Amino acid sequence: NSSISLLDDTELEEMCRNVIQDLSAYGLCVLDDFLGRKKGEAVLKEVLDIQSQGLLRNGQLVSAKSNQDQRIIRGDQICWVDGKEPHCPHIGFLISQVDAVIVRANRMLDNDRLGQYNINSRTKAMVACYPGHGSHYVKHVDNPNGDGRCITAIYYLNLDWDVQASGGLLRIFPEGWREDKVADIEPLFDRLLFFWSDRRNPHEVQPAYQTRYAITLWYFD
Ligand SMILES: O=C(O)CNC(=O)c1n[nH]c2ccccc2c1=O
Ligand SMILES: [Fe+2]
Repeated sequence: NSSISLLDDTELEEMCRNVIQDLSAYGLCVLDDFLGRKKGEAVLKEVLDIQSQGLLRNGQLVSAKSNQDQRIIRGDQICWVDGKEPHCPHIGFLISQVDAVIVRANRMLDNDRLGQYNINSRTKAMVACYPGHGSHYVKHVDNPNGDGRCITAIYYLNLDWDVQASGGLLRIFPEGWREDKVADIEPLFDRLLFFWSDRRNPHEVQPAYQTRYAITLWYFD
């Protein structure tokens, strides 16, 4: 295929086993150093170029302070990329690598299904930027009403991100975990996160105080 895969077959097999085990056990899976620094930085550069060209649609208005404090807090700013555009070949490479993991994991399971799913398609890639100044995303479920999306895959692009200073934590409240247990995911550079998109995984993006970038793919069964 067009992109030279980073992973050889054994590594891919090993990674997929990890994804399947974690998704089955916890409903989520974190893979760090997914593309490696060089490729990760190339993806980040393409996202920064997209942003500097004003291609990110302004996020929903979260809160506009009235009267003297005119500060407006906007949520996520997004745009959709299919990965074949000439100006973002590395986002295209990222997509092909995530696809390779999902396709392989889907095939590896004995009954040829990931969990009870048979994944066969996905959305385009959603490039998202939280502009800082407290921008956040309220607690929600990605697919609450069975729209077909079964796995959310989020690739983070934030170099040297420090949650203590910059916030932006993704907090997942996995169904079935003890009330006081949550999954806190830091949006670290070159980190790939998978989680079931349905009601098993309510989650929120806590207020971010630096610009926070991510690329999301949703897989359908
Ligand atoms: O960035 C994260 O860590 C998690 N992000 C989310 O859960 C998330 N979920 N659903 C969306 C729908 C439209 C636009 C942005 C989003 C979005 O950032
Ligand atoms: Fe979400």
